[in-house]
This record gives sequence, C-alpha cells and structure tokens, in this order.
Amino acid sequence: MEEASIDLQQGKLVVGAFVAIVAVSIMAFWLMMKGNKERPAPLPPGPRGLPVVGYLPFLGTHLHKSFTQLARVYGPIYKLWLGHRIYVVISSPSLVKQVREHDVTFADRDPSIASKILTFGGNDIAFASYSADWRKLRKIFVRELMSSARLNASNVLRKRYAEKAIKDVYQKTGKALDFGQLTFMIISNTVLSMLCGSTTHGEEGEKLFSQIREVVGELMVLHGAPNISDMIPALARFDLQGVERKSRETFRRCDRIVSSKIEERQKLRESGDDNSVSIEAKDLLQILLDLNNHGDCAADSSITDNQLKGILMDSIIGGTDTTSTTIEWTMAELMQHPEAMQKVYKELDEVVERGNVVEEFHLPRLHYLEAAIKETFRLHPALPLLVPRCPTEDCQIGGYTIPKGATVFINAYAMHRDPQLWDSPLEFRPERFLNENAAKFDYLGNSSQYFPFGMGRRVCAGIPMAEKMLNYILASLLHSFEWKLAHGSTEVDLTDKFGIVVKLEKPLVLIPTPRLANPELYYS
Ligand code: HEM
Repeated sequence: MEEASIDLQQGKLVVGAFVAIVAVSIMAFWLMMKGNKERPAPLPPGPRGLPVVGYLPFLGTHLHKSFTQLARVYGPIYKLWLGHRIYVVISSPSLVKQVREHDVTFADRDPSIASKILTFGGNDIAFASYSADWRKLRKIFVRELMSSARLNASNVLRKRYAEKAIKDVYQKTGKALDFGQLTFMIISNTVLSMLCGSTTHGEEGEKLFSQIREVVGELMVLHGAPNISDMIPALARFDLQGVERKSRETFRRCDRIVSSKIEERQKLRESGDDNSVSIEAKDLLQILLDLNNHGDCAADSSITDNQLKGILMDSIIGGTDTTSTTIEWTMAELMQHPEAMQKVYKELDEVVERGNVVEEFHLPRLHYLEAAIKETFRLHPALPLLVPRCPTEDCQIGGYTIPKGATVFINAYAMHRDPQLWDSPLEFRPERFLNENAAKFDYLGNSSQYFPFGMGRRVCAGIPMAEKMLNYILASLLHSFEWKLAHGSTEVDLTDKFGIVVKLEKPLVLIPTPRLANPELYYS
C-alpha cells in the first residue's frame, strides 16, 4: 500500500514538473516573441561621418556615383547622417519591390529649401506633399495635357517645330552645331506652344529660349545640390553655401518668364482678341486660367495663382530639359557606336524611306531606335536618383527601419548598371531591349530593375508626351542628316555633370550632311 502511494506521489511530481516545464517554456517563448515584436528593427548600416556635419564632407560632387560606391561597401540599403538629418539610399530590385508594396507611405516628398523656393512654395506637382492638392493638380495635368486626344492634337506642333529646325539645319550644312542647343530649341518651342499657344519668333524668340535654357539649367543644379541649411536647420539663416540666395534669384527669373506669359494671355482675353477656342490654341494656360478664375479655391478643380504657376513651371522644366538631355545622350552614344548608328539608319531607310520625312505613324515600327533610347535611359537615366521620397511613418524595408521623415533616394543609376542584373552593364547594347524585353522593360515603373521615369503613384506624369517627343525628334534629325563629330574629334566625351538632371559635361558638337533623296523635302 505504502509503495503504491509513493509511486502515485512520484507520478504526480513528474507530471507536475512536466506541466511546469511546458508552461515556463511557453511563457519564455511568448515573452521572446513579444520582445522581438516590440524591439524595432535597427536602422540600416552606414558610414560614420564627422560630428555635426555627418557624412556631408565626403559626398563629392556626383551624388549618384558616390551613392553607388557606398552601396558596394554597406549593401543595398544604407543610411547617411548629413547634419541632423537621416538619408537612406536603396539600390536593389528586391528592396525597390518592398518600397512599391508601401507605395502610399513612400508617396510623400520633403522638398529642400531650394526646391520649396523654386516651386512656388511646393505648389507644383513634383515637389508637393502627398495630399488632396497634389491629387487635384496631377489630375488636371494628366487630363489636360497627357490625354491621347490632346497629344494627338499637338502632333501638328511637334511636326511644325521639327520641320522648322530641319530646314534651319539644312541651311547650316557642313557647319558645326551644338546638338543639345538644337534639341532644346525644338522641344521648348513645342512645349511652350502646347502650354501657352503661340511662341516668340526671331531675335526675341532666341533671347527667350536662351533665358529659359539658362534658368532651367540653374534650376536643375539647385534642386539637386546638397545644402547644409537643409541638414542643420539651425544654420539655415546663415545660408552658408548661398543656395537660398541663388534659388531666390533663379526663382525671380522663372517667375518673370511665367508671369509674362500669363499677362500676355490675360491682355489678349481682355481685348477680346484671344482665339483660344481652336483645338491647337486651347492650351494648358487657357484651361488653368479658367480654373483659376473659379474663385473658390477649395472647390474640386479650382486652383490658386501659385498652383497655376507651379503647374506651368513643372511642365516647362519637366518637359524640356529631361527630354532634350536624353536626346543628346542618345545621340552621343550612337556617335560613339557607329555599328548601332548604322542599324538605326538601316531601319529608317526601310520604314520611312529616303523619299519621305518621318511622321509619327512611323514610330511604332522603329524598334531599334526605341531600343537605343531605352539603352540610353539605362546608362544615363536623366534623373538617376529620381525625385527623393519621404515616408509618412516608420517603415521596415529589408529588415531595417526607415524612420518617418527620412529622405529616401532610390538609386536607379546603380541598378541600371548592376553587373548582377545586366550582362556587361557598361556596354551600350540596344539589342538587350529588343523582342520580349521590349515590353518587359517599359517606362511605367513595372520592372524593379529598370525605371527611368520612377514608379508608383509619383511616377513621372509626362511619360506619353516625353515618349512622343523623344522618338519623333530623334528619328527626324537622324533620318534627315548624317552627323559627324566636329573639330576632327574621333571620340565623344561622355563625362557627366550632376544636377537633379544629369547632363553631358561638354556640349555635343556635330556637323550635319543631308541624307534625304530630294532637297525639297527640307522645305516641306
Ligand atoms: C526624358 C523625359 C523624362 C524623364 C526621364 C522624366 C523622369 C521623371 C522622374 C524620374 C520623375 C520622378 C518619379 C518618381 O519620383 O518616382 C518625374 C516626375 C515628374 N515628371 Fe517627368 N520625366 C520626363 C519628362 C517629363 C515631361 C515631358 C513632363 C511634362 C511635360 C514631366 C513631368 C513630370 C512631373 C509633373 C513629375 C512629378 C510627378 C509627381 O510627383 O507626382 N516629365 N519625371
């Protein structure tokens, strides 16, 4: 009996101990999981900088290149302290995919002091915070400027200015031309006439375009320049690099250009001499002025004076410099690769034929030319770091925390040249964008390794117009002329100059020779 009771007690003890062990293990596991959940993921790794200024003194002048080199050391996501602010740089497709999964969180911007000044206080589309106002402006812009109907109607303008330029170039046969200046002129003429109807001709026109080109160039540098006042707000009032002062000067010049166009139109309206009802002349400015005159700016489609100017500026800047710079880069790469240039000419001869000038209906059949443009975007994305994003809440990417309010750069330049993603990534090979890859790598940001126009809800708002202008103007200039390097050069200098838009440091100077079958085609 006694033995049986001892056995029973021992059995109870064993079961009790077992239950206790299981309970303690469950508790420990629960506590561990709870602890894990509550402990935030760490910040991304990154280089140590100096006290106060952080890593700023080591960044150099070409941010896209410095950021690419740092990724080799710290990996595809890293942070930099620049002054008191944290910057995160992302450069791998899997992390880009995660950013896209948090698209709304990353849809905000945090414009620098310069960008705020230059965009009428963030009253544009590109630098506006993610808000009802941004949605309204972007909707107006896409509906009024980018719809198929509007773009088809403006075909006549692209044709007019391309033909005018071809005629001018024909008269300068055998002479050296600044190719970038030529394309900027065609594009700004086209964009200005889409925006504000008529353009200015003769000497006055030349003066206006050189002003616009200068101002847009300054703007691009100021938007992209690292400014210590942004990083250490306490120093902002000293404006140590003079960025704020320069931005205000540039802004005044921009404002004068935009305001003069608005005043011109208002005078015409008052005098009743405004013929802005025809499809060609019912331009963006007219539509914006109508929306501006609604009076009630809280209403769905009404816009303020600053928003009106902000949209116009975005269209001029977004529409001109990015596109003409890309045409210049494509031409530079083709000049450097005569075998690719010959393939472009062969395709033009087959599709368009030398007895005709290029028309927009030819463009969908110019597959090699399109591949050459895509390859240029891969090597020289006009905005290599896109426009920086700013998460609206703490967010985990790649196992690291990106804190709310950080400035996030997505380094398209690094991914477009990553040897793990592309064969011989530094070689110019349009073939990689032919056949099935033509659709795989589109401009809409569907691929996480190729996105020259950005991605998600802040993707470039001007893609349809950019695509039409790029392909048509390049095809027309190539089909009409053979080009050779000026000054006896045998190589193109492909050194780049950093700004929010990255350009060729030295202008591409070329000599044209006519190649159409009939001289009359230059005077059509
Ligand atoms: C070669 C031509 C162009 C390139 C490479 C380009 C590239 C870009 C890029 C990378 C962004 C930032 C996207 C992001 O943050 O994800 C952007 C934004 C923008 N682009 Fe373009 N762009 C071009 C032409 C144009 C044109 C022709 C226009 C209009 C006329 C335009 C208007 C805009 C606007 C309004 C935004 C701001 C979008 C937003 O924040 O909601 N762009 N562009």
